Amino acid sequence: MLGTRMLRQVMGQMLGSPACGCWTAAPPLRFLGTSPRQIPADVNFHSASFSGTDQPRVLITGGLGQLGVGLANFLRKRFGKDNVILSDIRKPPDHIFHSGPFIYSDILDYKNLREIVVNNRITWLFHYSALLSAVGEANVSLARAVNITGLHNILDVAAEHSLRLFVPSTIGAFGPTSPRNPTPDLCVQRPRTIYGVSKVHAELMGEYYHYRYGLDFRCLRYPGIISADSQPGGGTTDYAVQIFHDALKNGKFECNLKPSTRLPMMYIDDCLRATLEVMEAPAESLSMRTYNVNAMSFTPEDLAQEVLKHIPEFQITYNVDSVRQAIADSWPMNFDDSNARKDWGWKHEFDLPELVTTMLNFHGSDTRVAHAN
Ligand SMILES: NC(=O)c1ccc[n+]([C@@H]2O[C@H](COP(=O)([O-])OP(=O)(O)OC[C@H]3O[C@@H](n4cnc5c(N)ncnc54)[C@H](O)[C@@H]3O)[C@@H](O)[C@H]2O)c1
Ligand SMILES: C[C@@H](O)[C@H](N)C(=O)O
Repeated sequence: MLGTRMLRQVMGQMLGSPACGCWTAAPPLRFLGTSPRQIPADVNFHSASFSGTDQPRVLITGGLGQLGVGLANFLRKRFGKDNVILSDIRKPPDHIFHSGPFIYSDILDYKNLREIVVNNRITWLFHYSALLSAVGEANVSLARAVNITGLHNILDVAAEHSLRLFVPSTIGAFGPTSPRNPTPDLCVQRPRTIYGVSKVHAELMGEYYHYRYGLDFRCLRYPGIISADSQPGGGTTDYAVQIFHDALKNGKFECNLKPSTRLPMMYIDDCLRATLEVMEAPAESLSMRTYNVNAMSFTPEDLAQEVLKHIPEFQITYNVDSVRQAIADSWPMNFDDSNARKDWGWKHEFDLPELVTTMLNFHGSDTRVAHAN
């Protein structure tokens, strides 16, 4: 009986008075009775929200991966070096450590996260920590911890401190029963990887926190991202990064996907610009909180043809990795990002020819420097 009464009380707090049938937005942690972070109901929640005139104070988690350093450089140009803190659990190389603020942050440690947010007066959080698709399948329990438990910590700290929160999702949030050509924003999402499952969970939890507690959650489903200045991090689309390193170094590349595997892709500059644009978009322009964004779609065969235009002696061979191939075969081939284009004016700049020229120029200058030394 007591249990039922308590449950009714809690549900009453959550859902507002049954008489008015209204849905009250309450601070999130007050009633998370089973949370390790039990916060008294009368606690004063911080109001560190970003006012239009200030620069945001930014934290990037998982910042030493493929995308985080580029994001930090990009945001520092906009908001100032000291307003953007890069964090990770790995030790940064010297040039990154000296390029701007860096701190240790383990997203599985809630107290550590909260300390960082409070001490640095963080107002915007870009949550990049994750295990990607292929490494996730090789270590499901770690992927579950980092991608799901870690996300819960991020959502709670963001809600508790009124942060604007960006979480990237992925083409991997779709599965074999989703429409693949093209894949719209709203359709069946039944991914078959722990990575995909964790990203669908992130989309749904972020949207739930938004509608339930007013968390300013923003999410883009990235395609495979191709960046010149970082090493691939265990993803299925990584062949499209590695090919440039190998083409210039050895004149040949062994691809782990079949020649006809079509996947949506984007150059890093477009990805970073999309990320900032959605974060800066006025709330009223966002008809959704999770958007597909896209630039191009190609197969390994298409990419090799384009590389051949620059390096006529280039050779590609295929040695298919069955795990990665099964993942790729369940993902979108083309991504419908018309809602992003309509709502907040998304427009990509790099198609396949510009992508290949840019990547080869970048690595080519590196390779030439290395050969000269
Ligand atoms: N790279 C892509 O093509 C792509 C495409 C779609 C979505 N995304 C998403 O963008 C984000 C960044 O991707 P990426 O390619 O840079 O990934 P990455 O694998 O290269 O980097 C992830 C980082 O997370 C860190 N990390 C792992 N466990 C952690 C923990 N407990 N606490 C803090 N950090 C931890 C790792 O040290 C690593 O530096 C991810 O969320 C990913 O899902 C990436
Ligand atoms: C697409 C994406 O999320 C990542 N690059 C992966 O392949 O896992």
